[in-house]
Amino acid sequence: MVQFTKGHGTGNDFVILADPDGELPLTPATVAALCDRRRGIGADGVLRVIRAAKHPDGAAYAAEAEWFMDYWNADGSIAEMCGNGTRVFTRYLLTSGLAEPVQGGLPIATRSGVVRAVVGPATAGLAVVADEEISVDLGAPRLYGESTATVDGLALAGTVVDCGNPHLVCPVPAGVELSGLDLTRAPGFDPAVFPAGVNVEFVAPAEPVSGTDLHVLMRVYERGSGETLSCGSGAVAVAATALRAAGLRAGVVAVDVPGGRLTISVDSESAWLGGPAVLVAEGDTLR
Ligand SMILES: N[C@@H](CCC[C@H](N)C(=O)O)C(=O)O
Repeated sequence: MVQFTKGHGTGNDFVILADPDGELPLTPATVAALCDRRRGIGADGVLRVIRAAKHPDGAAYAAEAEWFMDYWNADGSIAEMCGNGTRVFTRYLLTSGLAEPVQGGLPIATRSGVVRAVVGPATAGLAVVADEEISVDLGAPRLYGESTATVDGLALAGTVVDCGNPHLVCPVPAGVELSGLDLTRAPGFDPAVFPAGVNVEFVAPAEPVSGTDLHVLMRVYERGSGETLSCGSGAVAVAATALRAAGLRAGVVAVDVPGGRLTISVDSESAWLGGPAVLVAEGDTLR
């Protein structure tokens, strides 16, 4: 029997397992069973809450961050980063009393380094604001060359972006409906560019939203989880790509995903990802 909490950020949902001292024998098969939407609890991934010092991938960060987000995709694979995961992880730490808000941002260790989380919207920067939103600075995304994804028999050119984990951001050409793309199957990609797989974002322009510089629509096919309602690191990759296409070095981008709206504030050093992060249930597995 294992105690769990269920939470989500704009519909990107997670089973959260508190395992402060690393005593849970978590395996790919256990994670896949927990995430199964018919035979398990159902989720896009698992967030194990473990002290950084107690996990081999977190120990190097233990002096900087007490807690390590041990993130697993729904298929049992692990990933370096999960933007929405860090926001929901932070909500869990604050709600459970394992951590308190820290001026300058609560440090969270991930496989891609330490990120900082604040309560409040992305545009509040480092201010600690009482708010439903949680924002995390994932650091400036790195944009590389171009590559191609194939979906529905279409080859779509995209930008390669590293947000700690790999992304390919593909604008949808005029005449192709974003909502019409078949994402029930994995898009094709170039394994020479993405030897460890890739998260593929599909993007279309949207009407301006007040308080932001740009507004786009996004759907995503996530490595290890399939199509999800939201992907935070993907939204950061999309925001950075959209700003560059608009000739801007910094700005605020609203990214609408099927599960809601994420707001990303990007400059040369940071990318604050903001949006709702909520816990919805607690329980025990029966085995
Ligand atoms: N949904 C996440 C990303 C989760 C990891 C991804 N599937 C990968 O394998 O890199 C997010 O919010 O960033």
